[in-house]
Amino acid sequence: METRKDTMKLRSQQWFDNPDNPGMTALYLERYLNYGITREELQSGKPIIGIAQTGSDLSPCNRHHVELAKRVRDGIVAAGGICMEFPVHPIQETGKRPTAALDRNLAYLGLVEALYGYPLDGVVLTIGCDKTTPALLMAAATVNIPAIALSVGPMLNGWYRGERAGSGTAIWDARQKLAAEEINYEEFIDIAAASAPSVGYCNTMGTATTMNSLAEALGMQLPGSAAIPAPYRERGQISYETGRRIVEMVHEDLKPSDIMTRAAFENAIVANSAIGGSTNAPIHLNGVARHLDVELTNDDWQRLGHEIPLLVDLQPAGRFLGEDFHRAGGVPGVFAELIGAGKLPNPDALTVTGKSVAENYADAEVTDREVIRSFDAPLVEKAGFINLKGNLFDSAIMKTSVISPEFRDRYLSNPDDPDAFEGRAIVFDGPEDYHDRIDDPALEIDEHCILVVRGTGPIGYPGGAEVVNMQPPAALIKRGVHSMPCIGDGRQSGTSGSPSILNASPEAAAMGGLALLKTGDRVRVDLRVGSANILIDNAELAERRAALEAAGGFAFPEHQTPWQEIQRSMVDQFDKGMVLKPAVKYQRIAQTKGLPRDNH
Ligand SMILES: CC(C)(O)[C@@H](O)C(=O)O
Repeated sequence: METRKDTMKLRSQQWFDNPDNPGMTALYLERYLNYGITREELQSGKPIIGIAQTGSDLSPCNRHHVELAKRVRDGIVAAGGICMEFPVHPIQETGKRPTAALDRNLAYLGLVEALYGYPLDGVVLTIGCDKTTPALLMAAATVNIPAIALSVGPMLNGWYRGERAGSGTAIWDARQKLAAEEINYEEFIDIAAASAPSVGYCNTMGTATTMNSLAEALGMQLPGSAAIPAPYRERGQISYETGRRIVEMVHEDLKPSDIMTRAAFENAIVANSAIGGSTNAPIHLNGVARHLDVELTNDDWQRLGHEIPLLVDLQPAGRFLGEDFHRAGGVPGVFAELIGAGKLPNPDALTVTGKSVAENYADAEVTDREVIRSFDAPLVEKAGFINLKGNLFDSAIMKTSVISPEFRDRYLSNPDDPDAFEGRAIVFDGPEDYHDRIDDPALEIDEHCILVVRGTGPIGYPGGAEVVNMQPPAALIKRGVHSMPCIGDGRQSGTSGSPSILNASPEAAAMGGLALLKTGDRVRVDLRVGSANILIDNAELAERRAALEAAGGFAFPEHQTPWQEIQRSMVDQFDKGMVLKPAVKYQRIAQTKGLPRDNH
């Protein structure tokens, strides 16, 4: 096969071996020699491969990448490449205030500059915790040099008193027990700690396992890579293989735009329904797609994904955890099932292996039918997202696979109106307001109410926080009401089992319909027609809008950092991928913009 190496000079050689500009070559060379790389290595024409390192003490979910990078490096060298590892801005969902989502676009910007402005021919994207995956895929898309993703892998299964204790899910369940005074604070913390038994990210089908599975479904990481738990020996082995493969990809000039096509995104949407993926996935994949100029909307998620059944029995929709998923066949098992049933829209889509999805998974199989079900006996039929619209918002997502029997009986069982519910709205301006007032008897909250939280989107929060899964008042939990309908312009943890209506776009801070809602208004949600409306007439809505605009619009907290202000001024809404609007006009810049100018 004719390779790039045979036909053209590598990008990195424009830094290290440019006879047209000896002065700059010397300047570029000498400083990279100073830690021991030899001139021969830098001028040999060997691909220089970046490892975009997301692991650090601030990012515990990705921290194991610091170890795994050694195996990646071995693979790169074994395949004839040279490795340059560098840090990515930390994004830890459970650590960063006000929310790690604020930082996704910041990490993206930093990585675009690093990939474009340094002598890199290819890059290994060390993905893991929720936003690290989209931030890195978005940057690789914008720059469009050969890139391969490597998951850090989930934590081992958590156990508490003989039961699986899953990341996030165990905390949301225990929080209810704490509110109902069934456990005390010490036991609550013990349960939370038990759910995090090792290095790695959430062991549930939270946003991390979702996004890592979808990175494989998109074709951006080696087949079988997503589900291997972080501490397993196979994780080190696939890291080595990933390092080897990226060197070959540089020679083949196999780029993100060749792989992340519309066909790949369609496959990922279908995979997301089958795995019971997080409601964060549409935000992030729509965002990645925009950086590639691929059209992808929440209507696509409903059209392609809603009919697909839930096959993977992982918490929060099911019972098992990450080790079980890996043992049962992981993403290859799910793809074997999807392809076998003729439900994968594009089996011919190209992947990082240089082969198609169908070729990659030709020998894949499911080895535990309890964990990965067959199409004939799924966990839930029609398990994808519904994209709701109305005068409350233009788009909001609801994950139907987590509608519990309790929720269905209480809210979706009217024989005359089986897929709709209606209730009195209780409106909270942000999570602090919710925590302060949820148990206030004056609100007279009963199980016929709908809880609404606003001011929690990309502009309002800022960043868009995981605060929509609100639990009912303690008095109702004690009476056995464990979940109520929730609506919000924020996000929700992928580990939450609440069928909230979330990611509402436009958000209240952008003057979406939620800004006009008042406590006491009646709200109606109809899943069959996909609508969500405040039951007041248009004239009244227009009056409220005019009054709010006259008062200066929907109020949100002041900026606390420069980045909060900058991002607020240019961020798009959740349904549009929460991307920075000015960034999406920069497409495939390694090809369209040439090289950056010399620096001296
Ligand atoms: C559990 C977390 C931190 O909320 C996140 O990983 C998610 O699943 O959304």
